[in-house]
Amino acid sequence: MSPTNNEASVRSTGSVTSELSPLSMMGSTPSSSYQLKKIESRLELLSQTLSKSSMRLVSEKSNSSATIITGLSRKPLSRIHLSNVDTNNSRVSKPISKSSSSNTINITSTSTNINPNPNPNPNPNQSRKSKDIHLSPISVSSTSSAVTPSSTMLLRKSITNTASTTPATTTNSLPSSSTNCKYSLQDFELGRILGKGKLGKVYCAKHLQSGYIVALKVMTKQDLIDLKLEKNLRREIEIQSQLIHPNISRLYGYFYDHKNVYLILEYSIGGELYNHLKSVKKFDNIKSSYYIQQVTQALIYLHSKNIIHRDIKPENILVSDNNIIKLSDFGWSVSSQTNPSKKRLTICGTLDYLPPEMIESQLHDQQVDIWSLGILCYELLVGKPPFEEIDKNRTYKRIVKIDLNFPHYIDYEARDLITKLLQKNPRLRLPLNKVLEHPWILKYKPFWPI
Ligand SMILES: Nc1ncnc2c1ncn2[C@@H]1O[C@H](COP(=O)(O)OP(=O)(O)OP(=O)(O)O)[C@@H](O)[C@H]1O
Repeated sequence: MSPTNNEASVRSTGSVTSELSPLSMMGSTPSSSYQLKKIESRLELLSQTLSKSSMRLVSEKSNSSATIITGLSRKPLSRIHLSNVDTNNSRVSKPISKSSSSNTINITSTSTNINPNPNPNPNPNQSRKSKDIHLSPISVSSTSSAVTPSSTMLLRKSITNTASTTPATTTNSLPSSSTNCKYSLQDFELGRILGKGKLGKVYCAKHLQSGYIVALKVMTKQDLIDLKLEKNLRREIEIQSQLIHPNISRLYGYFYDHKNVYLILEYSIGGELYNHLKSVKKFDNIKSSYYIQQVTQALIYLHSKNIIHRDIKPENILVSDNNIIKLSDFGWSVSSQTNPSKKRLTICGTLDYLPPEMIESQLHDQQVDIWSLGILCYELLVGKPPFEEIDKNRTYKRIVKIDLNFPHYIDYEARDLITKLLQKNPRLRLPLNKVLEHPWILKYKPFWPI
């Protein structure tokens, strides 16, 4: 997740706040209606600008089987998204094919290619994530002009799920529509911009009928097409909408109009964990262990559903009330419901978090998330990932050698856990249920705020 320029200053002070709190949004005032109109007209303008803009070529073919899509290196160091191709134990590279210039997308395609998240307009003030470099073969088909019945069913399902889970920050829930489950922008009052991603902005929004506060992610269809992210979005919707867990950000549903696609997401008042971490440089053992325990719970749930997240990092973890964290951003995740034992060859994720098996182009499975959990644990305690280097090749080398060093202040139990997670052989990595019983977790558990 990437911040807006405005957020750069917020980051430096470390205070991540919401102008539009759930309480303040419960009533609709004249000024908020005016604000809403202003935002809507700006949104409209933005959509028009983007719609008119010509197709941007953001990719170039590499001399290998993959396609390289480049952005800037991240600040202070680059993170790299590498994607070859998902396989059914065989690897087929697909060339870019841009088959549509229409302003419509098909988010119900059944193809399972993973698309990249390029940032064609890098901004030096943006977060490390926004400066990723992406390598990916893509096959894009975007000729459909409408959401098909299957996606409508998906929407119904996700809205239906909504009724059963209510965020702690509100007393209402987003109602399910028993008729046609249709939401539109008119159903929401938009508040402040929570942040800006590669595709658009995320607004704090109130569902007018229920007063329910959500995060509304607005993406233009044209951007999705230009950046070849339709299938990525489809996968994100398909996977995230079926997940209901206290440590996973809910996707309540989506809707679209002629210009935009809107995701209705669970609102996390604290924003990205990354911002919290940067504001204090590193967390203590109590906070780190509390967060790691929650991410572990989320991963246990995901893996039980045969879903691999594949992009665990502080940018993809949102902080809600009471330091409850919510795993988010399922753009790289993959579901292997049909064949849980299937291994994959896609190289994806973020450079510092890449496991050795991905770097060495070996097949991978759920164990990649356990590796990333080890990197995350280190980053929370130290303030930077363990193999970080300015030169990405040096990072690769350090990862495959497991060149792991701990600062003196890292205690014995934390070292033990991280070392057991960062095992080169995926089979030797500590199972997630054992993480919950690890002495480091148990040592600090009595101090958690629950
Ligand atoms: N559910 C949410 N609750 C609160 N803030 C959010 C939520 N989702 C996103 N945000 C804020 O909006 C910003 C942009 O989010 P977004 O998901 O678009 O970024 P992103 O990860 O770069 O997206 P993508 O990679 O899909 O383009 C985040 O940095 C975060 O601060």
